[in-house]
Amino acid sequence: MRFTKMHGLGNDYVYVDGFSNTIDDPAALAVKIADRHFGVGGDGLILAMPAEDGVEADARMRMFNADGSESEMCGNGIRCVCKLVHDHGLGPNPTANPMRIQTGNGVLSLEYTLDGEGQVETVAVDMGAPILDLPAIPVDESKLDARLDNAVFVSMGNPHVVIYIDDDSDLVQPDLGAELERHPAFPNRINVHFVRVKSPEEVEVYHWERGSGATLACGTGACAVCVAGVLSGRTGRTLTAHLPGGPLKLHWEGDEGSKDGQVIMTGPAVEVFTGEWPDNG
Ligand SMILES: N[C@@H](CCC[C@H](N)C(=O)O)C(=O)O
Repeated sequence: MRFTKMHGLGNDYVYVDGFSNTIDDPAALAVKIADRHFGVGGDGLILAMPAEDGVEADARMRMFNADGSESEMCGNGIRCVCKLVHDHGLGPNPTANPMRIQTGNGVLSLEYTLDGEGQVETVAVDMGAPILDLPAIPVDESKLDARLDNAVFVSMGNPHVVIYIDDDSDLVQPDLGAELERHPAFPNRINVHFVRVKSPEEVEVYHWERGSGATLACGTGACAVCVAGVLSGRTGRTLTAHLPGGPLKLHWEGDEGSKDGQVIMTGPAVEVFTGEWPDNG
């Protein structure tokens, strides 16, 4: 089975063409193939495949974290799926621009620019409107404790908690990230983001992702950080998030006070290499 290793700002996944390969047990394959010592190595596995029957889209993305858990969405991943579909000519409509990709958070629209060789370079994704209703994220309010007093909860189809580091304590907090990922207030676990505000337009972020641990970038997480910044009055609707792997551009559409606009995320998609895995499972 051929695979393509790709990344968005260092958030790296093994991508498989699900238009021509059938993967019996993608969760088990994710655990094996994402292993950085015994596999290809990555933050997980992403399949680019045909949209489900009756869904109008050019492709569908399914994403699996390194521990095999499936997530509804992946911001860096969907930019790379767009590049994979376009550059490798997958599916019925590989040059569609905008391209529509089915995800666990509905069909999203992506617009891309090409480099000098005609390959996808930068992708702007309409990530949809954030979900802020606690039970829908889901967050069990009755189980929150003092550690989460100033946290902001946002779903971009997948669940996020944003924690602001307003003093000079460390931004890089893997132990707390791992603990909060499995906190009882989060029935589906959660992605954790530690944020330091640099200015109303710029933040620095450290991510602890559900199912993959520390990553160099989290696109849905950066969208949640943009939304949380507006809700908490710390940052504006247009934001550059400096992630460990590089900067990502975010914009939450809407007038002041509006909470139902779309979040637009713009960033790079990069192919690193292709290879062959011995089997499909
Ligand atoms: N890195 C991703 C998010 C991947 C899924 C996440 N770990 C989850 O379980 O929800 C991104 O770029 O959004």
